[in-house]
Amino acid sequence: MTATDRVAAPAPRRSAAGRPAVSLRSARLAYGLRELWYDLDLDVRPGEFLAVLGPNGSGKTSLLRVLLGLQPLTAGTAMIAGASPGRASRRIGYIPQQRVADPTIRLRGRDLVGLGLDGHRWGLGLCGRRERRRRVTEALEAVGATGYANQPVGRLSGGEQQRLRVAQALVGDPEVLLCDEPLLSLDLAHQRTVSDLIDTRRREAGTAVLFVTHEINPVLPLVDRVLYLVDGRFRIGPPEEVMTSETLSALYRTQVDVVRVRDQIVVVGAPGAGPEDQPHHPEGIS
Ligand SMILES: Nc1ncnc2c1ncn2[C@@H]1O[C@H](COP(=O)(O)OP(=O)(O)OP(=O)(O)O)[C@@H](O)[C@H]1O
Repeated sequence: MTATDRVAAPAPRRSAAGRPAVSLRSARLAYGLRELWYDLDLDVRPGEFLAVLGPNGSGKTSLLRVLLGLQPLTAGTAMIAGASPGRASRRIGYIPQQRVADPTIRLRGRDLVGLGLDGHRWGLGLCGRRERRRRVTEALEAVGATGYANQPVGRLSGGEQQRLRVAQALVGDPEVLLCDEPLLSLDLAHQRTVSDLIDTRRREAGTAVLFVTHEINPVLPLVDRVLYLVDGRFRIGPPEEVMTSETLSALYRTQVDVVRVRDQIVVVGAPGAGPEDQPHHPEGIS
């Protein structure tokens, strides 16, 4: 089965018909003399799930920052949801890298999710109060957060807060979902809930997903293509092409071994790549 076969054609969004959800041309990003990536050409289709992988500091979060309009490209062009970055914020859902909220924050979980519909830079414009309540309630239910929706965010666990952020990103029905390690601090059951939710969204609504992660295995069945960044170099392609010993050894310029164990990918010897650079045994394998 090819990666293309795996994507059941999502219902095309009217606004997205005929154009990629995200498009980068000859994109280059450098901070001073430090070049993170260059000559990056990438089109992400509506409904596509793109995993963005690479070691610490390879520029994964910076790519999301470019698409959010927070960081200008050094060269080249970027388009997201049919507009320049920063001009399409209402059509973008963003799950930031996890940070635990200040324990003194009094904002309720329900209100945090509501920010995805109004008063937030990456949310949808105003809508009727009843409709707003319905959508927030639905989003809370979808991430299993109904039980703590009225508690102050600062008193919730890291994983509970993270589920609220996922609900906030999805409540505005985004055309593009940018996720920065969204499964971090979630237990296995909630990792599953959140990845299923994102999968359903992109299949049913055609939301394109850019998913920054250090650990591909929890989302491997969903991944259409991988963008793998290492030290200014990158490869783009389906997991079966990118996640190989040959490709990763070329990217890291050192011997990297990739083995498939059952339905998991184990990467050994990739310096700084996070959990996958350590030999580990996927669940249930001893
Ligand atoms: N505004 C900035 N000015 C200068 N350097 C920056 C800036 N933002 C990020 N960097 C540097 O650019 C590099 C890439 O950062 P980025 O956060 O994009 O990496 P990453 O691949 O997401 O890393 P990680 O896996 O650790 O989250 C890092 O070395 C970081 O210190």
